[in-house]
Amino acid sequence: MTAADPPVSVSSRKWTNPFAGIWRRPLTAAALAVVLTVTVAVILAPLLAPHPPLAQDLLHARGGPSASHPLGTDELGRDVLSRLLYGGRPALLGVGVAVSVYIVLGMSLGILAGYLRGWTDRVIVGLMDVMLSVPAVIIMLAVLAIFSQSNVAAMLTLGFLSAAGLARIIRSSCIALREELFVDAARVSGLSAARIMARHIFPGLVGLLLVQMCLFSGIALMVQTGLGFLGLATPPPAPSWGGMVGEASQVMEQSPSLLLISGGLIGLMSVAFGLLGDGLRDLTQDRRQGTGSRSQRPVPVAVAKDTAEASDTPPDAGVLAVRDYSIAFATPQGPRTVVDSVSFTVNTGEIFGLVGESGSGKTVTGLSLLGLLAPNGTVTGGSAWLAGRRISGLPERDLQRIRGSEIALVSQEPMVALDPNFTIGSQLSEVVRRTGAVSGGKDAVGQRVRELLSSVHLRDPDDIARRHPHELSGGMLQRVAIAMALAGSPKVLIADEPTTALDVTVQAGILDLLRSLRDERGMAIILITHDLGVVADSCDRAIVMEQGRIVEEGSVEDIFYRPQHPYTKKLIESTPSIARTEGRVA
Ligand SMILES: Nc1ncnc2c1ncn2[C@@H]1O[C@H](COP(=O)(O)OP(=O)(O)OP(=O)(O)O)[C@@H](O)[C@H]1O
Repeated sequence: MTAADPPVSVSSRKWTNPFAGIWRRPLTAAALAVVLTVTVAVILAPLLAPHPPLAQDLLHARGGPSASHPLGTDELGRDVLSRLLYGGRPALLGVGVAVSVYIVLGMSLGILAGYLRGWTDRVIVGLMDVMLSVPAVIIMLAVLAIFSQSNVAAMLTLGFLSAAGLARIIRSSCIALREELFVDAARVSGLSAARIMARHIFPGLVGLLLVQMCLFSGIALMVQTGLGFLGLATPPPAPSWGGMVGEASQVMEQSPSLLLISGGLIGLMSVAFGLLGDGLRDLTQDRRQGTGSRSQRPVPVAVAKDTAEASDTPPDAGVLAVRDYSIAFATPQGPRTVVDSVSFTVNTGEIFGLVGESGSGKTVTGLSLLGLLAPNGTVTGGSAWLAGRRISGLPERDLQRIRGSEIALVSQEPMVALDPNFTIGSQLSEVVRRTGAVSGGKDAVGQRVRELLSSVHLRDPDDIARRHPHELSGGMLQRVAIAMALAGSPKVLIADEPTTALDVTVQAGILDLLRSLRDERGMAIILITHDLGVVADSCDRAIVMEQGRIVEEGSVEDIFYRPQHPYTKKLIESTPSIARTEGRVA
């Protein structure tokens, strides 16, 4: 990525249907079907019920299933199916009321606290603590004592008191979301806090809300039917699922099927809500890991046979040799080759430029050498060799061993390498210990950390070691990141646009530093850049890449004074400082 890349904006983030791909999960799909079927049937009760729910027929009391009574009759001869259909109305109404309050209140409090922070956060967190400390069942009973047998009042209370739990979950997710680049971009573009919350934060929480909604629906259903069972809501003879369980339990010995039917339906619905919530959570996770719905799933990349079996004879030149190297990404549209049969050799003690415009494949080439391609990327052909050892195709365990100690990376954004929670000293010490560069105790490690900080020309290493990353400037941070990369004394250092995020004078300092490190340590540096000025200034040799292929390779003098490829000439012409200085691009 270059600094020119626009920040990701929410409007450019595709809306993803939380239910997309549900049909690939039979259990989740079945749970959704159960919830929808029962809900629709309950809503259509007046049309579907074969009898009025209160109509008694004592001559046919406790009758078994028949054409006129598909689920039989109860002890007063009332049609069980009709009572189940009508009885679902208070149950689902209660669930709907509780869930609505739970979602609206929990979400609003969570987003306000998580996004606005400060005193709003403190007040809301205090309120949440109070709500969570109140015993919900006792308050519900008190409410029912005031609003006698009011299903709605009881379920409103349940939703209100439970909302604090949801608010906590939403607040945590919101705190993470507000640090995302697209939220920063929205803030910078002057959007109001309300608009950012509604347009940029809320869409990111929909999946989580749906999961919580399903899980809470199951709880609300159990509470509602419990109240019905106790006769505290929906007074008899009006049908309710809980009331039907209560009535059936009194004639359990004579007609066990009555209990089985009413209790079974409540159990089925409650399990369906739980399974639906779990399934939606898994679907959301799959989507995050890029294994979502079939239409979004990347088509896998085929690895050429000769990659796995490529020659075991190391190329005889260079500390790093790359031969016929190809990389492809699996995308929903099919495999996409982004690096195509590139070959180059980097010698000890040289700075080697990998230059080309954005998207030409420079970064993925560098990352693949460290085994750090994104999960959908694969080296599809060729081989890479480091100091005579083949590194392409190495298992992750072996790659971990060479990363940092034989080949290291410095990226454009130094904060990628640094954790804001720890001091520079502790982070460097950890790397020194991990790379095994120092044998000895705390003092030896501390000494090595000071040496590393001095080697990247940072004055007062002790002071720097005590500071946290946010206390350093961009240039200082980049020097610390370079020091970190040097900790294992790698043979090859890959520097990916190391100066792009810095201003011009700081850029010059970092390039000077890389040159002096090369001179002092004799290591090879691969400098990835889109800036021909940087190549002219720092590199010994370079390759020019266009759309994943090498179009030009040679010494820096050859590339600038005798460019062969039209693309190189165009690149030189589009770099004003060089075009002006050289003035003789053919
Ligand atoms: N995970 C990925 N899935 C699909 N395509 C990818 C992925 N990562 C990179 N690419 C594609 O690979 C190509 C090369 O990307 P790369 O990051 O190497 O470009 P670059 O030359 O370093 O440019 P820049 O400096 O802008 O990053 C680009 O077309 C990019 O879209």
